[in-house]
Amino acid sequence: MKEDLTEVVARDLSDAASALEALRNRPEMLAAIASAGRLLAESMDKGGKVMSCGNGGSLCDAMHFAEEMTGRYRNDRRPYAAVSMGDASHMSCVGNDYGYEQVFARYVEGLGRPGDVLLAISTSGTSRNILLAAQAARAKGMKVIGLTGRENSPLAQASDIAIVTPAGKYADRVQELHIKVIHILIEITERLRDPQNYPDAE
Ligand SMILES: O=C(CO)[C@@H](O)[C@H](O)[C@H](O)[C@H](O)COP(=O)(O)O
Ligand SMILES: [Zn+2]
Repeated sequence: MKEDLTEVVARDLSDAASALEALRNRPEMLAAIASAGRLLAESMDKGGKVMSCGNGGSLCDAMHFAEEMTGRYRNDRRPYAAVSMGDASHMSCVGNDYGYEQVFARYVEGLGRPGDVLLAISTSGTSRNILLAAQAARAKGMKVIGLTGRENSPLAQASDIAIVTPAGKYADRVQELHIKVIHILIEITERLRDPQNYPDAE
């Protein structure tokens, strides 16, 4: 008997909706996301920048985040200072010569300045290159926003602000919540820095 694929689709959408609702019902996480957005806006107001990193799908999320900061999100506005650490030539040089663990830490050591922010994304919260980037950022006097799917993971513990989305069995569900969080972070940054784009706000 053939599987009803529309059932597969419906089940997955329901599961995703439940995960979003679970995040919505965690007041401490809503507060953490709001604080992280405020940190980003305040850093940029003072001339700081945000650097973002992740592996695999989370690197795509880190790039998505940075391009909507430098480029645009919903409406026209000035560009914001953001850079994702996904440059292939840097990754291949540092991966080859210093080891993959160092690819993001070395980027942070080269470009990070006190007052900048690192957005470190890891669904497991255990990827060594992300943890070393967080350490390098703190050593530079940067603040670390950790976006992960595991409470008490090494990344959550190494972050100034830990945003922990509900953990599903697989990384994909965590990543779906992460992209939601990323869009909210950008919206909060815009609301604080360019409120004219949000005429509905008080
Ligand atoms: O996108 C996915 C899974 O949805 C994968 O590419 C995933 O990002 C990779 O396995 C990563 O290496 C996982 O690393 P992390 O999120 O645990 O730090
Ligand atoms: Zn987007």
